[in-house]
Amino acid sequence: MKVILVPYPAQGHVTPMLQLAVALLPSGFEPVLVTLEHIHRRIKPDIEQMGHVASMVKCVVLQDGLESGGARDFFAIEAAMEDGSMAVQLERLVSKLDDCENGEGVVLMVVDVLASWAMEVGHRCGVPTAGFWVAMIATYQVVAAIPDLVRHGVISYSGTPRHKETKLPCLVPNQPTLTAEDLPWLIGSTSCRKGRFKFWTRTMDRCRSLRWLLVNSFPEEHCTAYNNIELNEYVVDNRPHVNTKNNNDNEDDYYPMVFPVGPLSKLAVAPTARNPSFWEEERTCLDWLDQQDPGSVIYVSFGSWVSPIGEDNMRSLALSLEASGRPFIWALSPTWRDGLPNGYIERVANRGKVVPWAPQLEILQNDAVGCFVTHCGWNSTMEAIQCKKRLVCYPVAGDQFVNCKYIVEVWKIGVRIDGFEEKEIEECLREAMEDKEMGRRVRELCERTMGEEARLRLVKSLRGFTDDLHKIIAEDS
Ligand SMILES: O=c1ccn([C@@H]2O[C@H](COP(=O)(O)OP(=O)(O)O[C@H]3O[C@H](CO)[C@@H](O)[C@H](O)[C@H]3O)[C@@H](O)[C@H]2O)c(=O)[nH]1
Repeated sequence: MKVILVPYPAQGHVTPMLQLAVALLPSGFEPVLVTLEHIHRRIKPDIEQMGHVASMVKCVVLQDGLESGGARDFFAIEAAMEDGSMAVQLERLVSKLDDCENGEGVVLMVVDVLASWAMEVGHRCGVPTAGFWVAMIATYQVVAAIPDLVRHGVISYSGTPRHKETKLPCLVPNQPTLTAEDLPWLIGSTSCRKGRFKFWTRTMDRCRSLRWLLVNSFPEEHCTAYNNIELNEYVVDNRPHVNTKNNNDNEDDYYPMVFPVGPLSKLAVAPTARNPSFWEEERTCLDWLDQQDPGSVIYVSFGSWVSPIGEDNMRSLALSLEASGRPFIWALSPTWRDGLPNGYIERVANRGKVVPWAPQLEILQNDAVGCFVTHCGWNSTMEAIQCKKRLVCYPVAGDQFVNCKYIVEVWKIGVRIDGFEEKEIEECLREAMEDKEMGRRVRELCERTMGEEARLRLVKSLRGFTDDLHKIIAEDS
């Protein structure tokens, strides 16, 4: 039973898709992970190092037609995905795998929601297709509510908020207050925002044809404690919450069925496994970290794929970290260093390590780390919870604003900063590193979302999905 998995070509998407591939192995599936050539080259050695289990995931390469080594920003990737040539290659792959003499051929395609072009290939080839959402269920609900947001006048037909302060309708139970400013397509210039909104509208149109949506999150994301939810529940009620409901109530409007299967790092390989990395990790900082006092080090990272925070912010953050007198590791790609004071890296070298790309998971697992200054990307958020680290949040783009609201207002495991001036940074660092209650809450959240009971629930959720898939396959044959 071959399963083709198509991730969106970014670090924060390929990692969870590989974990999903591994999680499908015990159910008898033969996963085939489809990546682009430049990504394949970078992650192959890491996958090989992950040992026997990961080596059972077959990797196949597609060409995106973009210049080798050229820039691949959001719109370049979108153009490449939509121009049809990757679709042709994927269709060929499906027929090739179907023609194999052994097994049942391709029984399932799992497509990252952001790579929705591949859903159409699945449908054309007659292969059952599931969507994969790598972030919070809450953020999926925000983009899925686009037609309602337009209908209620919250945003224009091109996605522009009518008033920034307008509160979004309550889309999931116990939702923190979200405003039109938190919408994930509001990045960059007006034309960029419109372009991204168009992308999301097309993506969500395609998602309406899905029967299943696997989500790399936990079912009780909106809860503050265990007892608020039915623990046996593994399919999330995907019906829109009261005030966005359509008048013409139709069961089909409620598809896809949502299966929370996250955090996938708990289902896949070993909990200590490294992530497949797009860039070479600077591992010497791990030895340095081992020599630091418990809870003393600040780890700073704004993820792999986000707009730079700006030169002024960069300078303020650098000076504030230096002034804090605390040890730190700052993962900062050389292409994002504009704004760093001259000679800064050498000046702070004894106490601060600025590295191009960090072994993030291993850093967070180290007891020396006292808090994590983050952009609130979903993978970083879950890794912080997994490693019981408190957060200082500076959301920059996309889903990060919604994630931040949950971190700060619902789970209360972090604080938000609006800027990087010395006083603000110092206060927030102190709060995050010293607030014992916050520490207790993150430990509890870790247990609730990643403990043994949670792991069993994930297994059950994944089985709920595969059982339904088998039913569909049986009906079809
Ligand atoms: O020096 C570094 C920096 C990051 N990471 C890893 O890279 C991943 C980063 O993922 P994430 O925190 O989700 O950030 P982005 O890469 O920026 O992810 C994009 O994709 C995510 C999933 O859709 C969104 O939640 C984010 O907002 C979006 O920016 C994590 O696994 C990190 O461990 C490293 O290993 N080393």
